[in-house]
Amino acid sequence: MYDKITPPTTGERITFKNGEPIVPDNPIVPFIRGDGTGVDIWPAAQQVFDAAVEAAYGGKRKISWFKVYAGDEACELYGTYQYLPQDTLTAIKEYGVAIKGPLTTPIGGGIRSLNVALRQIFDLYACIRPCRYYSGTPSPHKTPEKLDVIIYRENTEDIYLGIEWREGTEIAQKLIHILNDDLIPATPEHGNKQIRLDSGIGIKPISKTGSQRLVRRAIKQALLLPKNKQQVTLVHKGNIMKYTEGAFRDWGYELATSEFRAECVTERESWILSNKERKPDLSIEDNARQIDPGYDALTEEKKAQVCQEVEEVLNAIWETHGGGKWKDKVMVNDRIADSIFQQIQTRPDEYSILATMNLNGDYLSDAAAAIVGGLGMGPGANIGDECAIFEATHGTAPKHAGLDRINPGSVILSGVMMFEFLGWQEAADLIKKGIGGAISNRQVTYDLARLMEPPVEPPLKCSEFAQAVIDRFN
Ligand SMILES: NC(=O)C1=CN([C@@H]2O[C@H](COP(=O)(O)OP(=O)(O)OC[C@H]3O[C@@H](n4cnc5c(N)ncnc54)[C@H](OP(=O)(O)O)[C@@H]3O)[C@@H](O)[C@H]2O)C=CC1
Ligand SMILES: O=C(O)CCC(=O)C(=O)O
Ligand SMILES: [Mg+2]
Repeated sequence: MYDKITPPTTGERITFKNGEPIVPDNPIVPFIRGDGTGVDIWPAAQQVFDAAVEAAYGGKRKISWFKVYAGDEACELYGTYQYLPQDTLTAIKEYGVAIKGPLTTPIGGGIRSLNVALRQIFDLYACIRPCRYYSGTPSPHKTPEKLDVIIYRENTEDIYLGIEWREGTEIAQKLIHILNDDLIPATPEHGNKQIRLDSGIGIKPISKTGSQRLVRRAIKQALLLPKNKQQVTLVHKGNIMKYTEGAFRDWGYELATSEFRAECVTERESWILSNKERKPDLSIEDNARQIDPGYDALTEEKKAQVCQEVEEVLNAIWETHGGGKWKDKVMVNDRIADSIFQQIQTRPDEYSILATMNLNGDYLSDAAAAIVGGLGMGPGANIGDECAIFEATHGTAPKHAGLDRINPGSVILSGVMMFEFLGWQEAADLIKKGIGGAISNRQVTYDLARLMEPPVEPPLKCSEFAQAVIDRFN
């Protein structure tokens, strides 16, 4: 079955039923060490994982690690250009849950992202990246503890699908001509726009299927959160890209108000309901005036639309959601992408789950991680219905590779997510305690050390931080 690797002789497979993992006490978990700082981070993280499982379960549970290869390490074992060998794919498919270090993607040419390929091959459609503050972590932000969000990023489509053509190639030229000569003129809303002949062309597909299965997961997650965090914000640039980003928003609302009708309220619905609650005899038009402050300046047609919206909402959900009942529902709202970048800084505590398309979520997860301490504190998970791969938000950080100095925190916290996914909460809790303990005692790697007041000198090495986390389990 395998060409160059051998699974551990002890341990069992994790299987999936209805999207949920069924986990034996001794699961086999494939891991990819990763390129660049993967050489430093992985051994440190694995040491923490094993120590946490041992401390939590005293030998009753154990992970059998299965080393699989991708990136530069794979080329060394399997030969030139063998960046993602079949053995690795077979192992991940067979064992269902894997964890990985970062993998390099060259810029402007060369191979396409191995990280993205893994997400696409295993249909890991939800990239989940929590950004939560650990007490004592230095931050460039004044109140980082107010940010406690989980980014739910669509992981399989958008510009990230990687369908694009280089400038000057035959297909790029052909596409530009078809667009300029046929398709754009046939679409009156595009006026007389034209694409420059020396353009590269990329395709940005956003599907209803992809959008709704992501938002479905986000809403289900919101339902598990404390009441004050039961909120999903649809992030989009729908004012500019109406049929991709705007459609993502619309499909999100559509799902929330159909499949989750009993559990959700939209922000605009909540305004309409609360207006009527405050003043039961409020007219439809006055209600419309209150939800759209510019109402009186609208055209008659637009005014009629807002009034219709108010009427439809009251008819549809006053009974079920009115009289304050909406306050116990998951609040679904939306924010334009550029605005959410400032909102998480200026009003961090107003957000909980941010549901995004692929590229927006990529940008936003690095930005949000920066608020809570930087990329050394940004874990992640790629989840599908039959497979899950855990990995940090950051990349290979090549300038720090092999120096035993990088912060392994993000991969360690990705392991916390993995343990929570497996239902091994005790191991997850020990690691969180260990990380919190180490940081609050100023036992930190260079990235956090330089931000602390006064700076920590000398900072811990990557391997020393792992040991400090383990030492703080008790
Ligand atoms: N999932 C994946 O495997 C990903 C892979 N990549 C790939 O990684 C490569 C390098 O990308 P690059 O743009 O440099 O981004 P990186 O995320 O690798 O690193 C950028 C900077 O972020 C900081 N940083 C990153 N990781 C850590 C950490 N663990 N602890 C502390 N600080 C950290 C460092 O800042 P400083 O030096 O200031 O301390 C580092 O120089 C590219 O090939 C890219 O495609 C990128 C993202 C995800
Ligand atoms: O795959 C890559 O090289 C980059 C991916 C990335 O930045 C991400 O998924 O956050
Ligand atoms: Mg990224």
